[in-house]
Amino acid sequence: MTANKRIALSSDHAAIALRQTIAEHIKAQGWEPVDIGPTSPESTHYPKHGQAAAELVASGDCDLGIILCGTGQGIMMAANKVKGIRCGVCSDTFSASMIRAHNNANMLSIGARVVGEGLALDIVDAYLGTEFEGGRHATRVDMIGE
Ligand SMILES: O=C(CO)[C@H](O)[C@H](O)COP(=O)(O)O
Repeated sequence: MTANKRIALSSDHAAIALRQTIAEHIKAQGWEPVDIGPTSPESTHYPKHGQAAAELVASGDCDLGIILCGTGQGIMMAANKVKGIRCGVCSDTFSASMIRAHNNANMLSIGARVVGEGLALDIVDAYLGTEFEGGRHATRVDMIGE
């Protein structure tokens, strides 16, 4: 059951259209997108958008987060600077599933200049549709936080 789970969404200028498509896509599935923008196509700086979304997740205001930039890399690096955030960049559905199942990633990053819309939505579905397996993986995830 996915209803009422709040998903923080943010991006830089390179990924506005894809971010908005993802917001509509997950809303139709019963998730609650918390899209903090930006909406202007003007050039902007991905670190502040990654940080803002990560703080929503780290504070517990949102359950998970999805962030995007051109490659997904820079905004992921910024998000991972926030304590408690585990964010991975994914360009394939296997990785998107595994960062939840094994790494308990609370944020997903996607490169809008790397993957097309169809694959991006499949990646989102794989990520949101997978649960953390716990067990031996919990020991390792705990080590990341130490
Ligand atoms: O992918 C990114 C960071 O990892 C950015 O989206 C990219 O660097 C922005 O480039 P430009 O200012 O040339 O649009």
